[in-house]
Amino acid sequence: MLKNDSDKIIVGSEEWCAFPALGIPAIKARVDSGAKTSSIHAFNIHPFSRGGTPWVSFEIHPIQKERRTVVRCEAQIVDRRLVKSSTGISEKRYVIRTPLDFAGETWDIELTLANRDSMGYRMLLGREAMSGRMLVDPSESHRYGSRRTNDEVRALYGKHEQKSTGLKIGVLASNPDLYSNQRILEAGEERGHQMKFLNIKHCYMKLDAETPEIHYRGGRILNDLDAVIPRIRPSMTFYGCALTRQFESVGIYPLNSSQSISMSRDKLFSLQLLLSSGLDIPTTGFANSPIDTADLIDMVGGAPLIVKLLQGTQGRGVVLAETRKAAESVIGAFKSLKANLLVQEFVKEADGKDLRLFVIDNRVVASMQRTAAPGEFRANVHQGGSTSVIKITADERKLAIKAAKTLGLKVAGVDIIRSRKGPLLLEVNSSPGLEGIENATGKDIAGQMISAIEKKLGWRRPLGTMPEDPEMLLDEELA
Ligand SMILES: Nc1ncnc2c1ncn2[C@@H]1O[C@H](COP(=O)(O)OP(=O)(O)OP(=O)(O)O)[C@@H](O)[C@H]1O
Ligand SMILES: [Mg+2]
Ligand SMILES: [Mg+2]
Repeated sequence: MLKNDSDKIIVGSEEWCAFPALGIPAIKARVDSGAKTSSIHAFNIHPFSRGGTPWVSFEIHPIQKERRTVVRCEAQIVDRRLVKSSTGISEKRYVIRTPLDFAGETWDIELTLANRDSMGYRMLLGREAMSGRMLVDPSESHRYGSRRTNDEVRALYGKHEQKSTGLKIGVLASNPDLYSNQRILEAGEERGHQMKFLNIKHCYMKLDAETPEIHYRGGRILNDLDAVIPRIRPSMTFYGCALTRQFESVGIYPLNSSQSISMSRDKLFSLQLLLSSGLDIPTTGFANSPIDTADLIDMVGGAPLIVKLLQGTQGRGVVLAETRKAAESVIGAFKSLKANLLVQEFVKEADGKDLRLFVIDNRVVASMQRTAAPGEFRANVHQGGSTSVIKITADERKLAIKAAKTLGLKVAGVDIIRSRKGPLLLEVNSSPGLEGIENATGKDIAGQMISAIEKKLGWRRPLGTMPEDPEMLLDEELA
């Protein structure tokens, strides 16, 4: 029912709202008449069916700048809508309808479930929800419900607080400051798990039939973890895989298995495997001695061709030889350094572009295109390449999923180039970086990695419960 202006509620720029049906007694909303629909910052968003109607379960951190308080909610889905976020990236969001308690009145509003924090506010109150009921006085705030400290708000949640234990998850890596590792730790904590950064170099193990163990610098035994996320840099492959194997042997779930990581790190072996499961790659030649260089070059169709060092990464060690002469001298030079190399047909029509498809649990969760800097054929970001979002074809999707499956990787970064013959597989990475893909697509990839572990271990936060205090664990940080 529409009200006269004199009956309308005057609201400030920030106000406390409550959503009784979602179990949210207090959440601070940014009043934003510039936004049409109201939104709430949610994560672990999973649609499901209840009695034939579409529902969604999700979790929220109702308190600003704190992740200890988590509420799991369920609601019926009323719509899925393309919403453009403040960063300009459009995403499909679920829309729910739920009663809002505000200033002593209750009415139904629509809320979109946003998966990224907008300006630090957990909620935006948009104009649709206010229409006909509210007037905004932007110079004021908290006209209904006084300013509250986080402790006071937490106490409101404390009333129905139950402890539920999150998983204990180790991030097995080398550099805790790396964007990817930071994001994985953050995403796990956000979901109420106890995250530990484990420096590969600080782990050691006891091989024993009865009591196999993994220890950490200082002597702590790591056998009580539920899962580990191996993020092994190429130079640590050997030891990192041995450790991952040890975690497996004591029943700790690795998000990528030791076997799949070592297979994917062996470029030749993985190309052979990928070919044998019917996937297309650029024609590739490999030899151990330089005697038949001329024939090797002919094998891949002559110059121009690509020469790759087997242990290269980030585009270093990938050379384009434009002429036969150049190819002969590059191959000769690499051989004299006793470097393992392969030669490959140059896919010219790829035009300095490649695709990175991020696969988690047999699904492509994000994809981007990388475009080489002018005058460069390597699209690697480390070689000055730039990223953009791209729509992939069904064939490309299938290729990526099959590639990850062939190598047994739960999490994989699959690199593809577009050729005249269709998509060709370049390589499969077992520790794909998150920074480029999260920034290009705005997606919470780290969160999806954590969800894959939750799913595998059958872990689900019970409705209306809270995780244990993850900060407790940070205090006794090991690294
Ligand atoms: N056969 C090819 N034809 C055309 N361009 C290629 C070919 N192989 C590689 N490239 C370009 O060079 C870039 C680097 O090659 P590749 O991914 O094989 O090695 P790398 O990036 O050094 O390895 P890693 O991704 O493991 O770090 C690719 O992203 C692609 O843009
Ligand atoms: Mg690459
Ligand atoms: Mg690689």
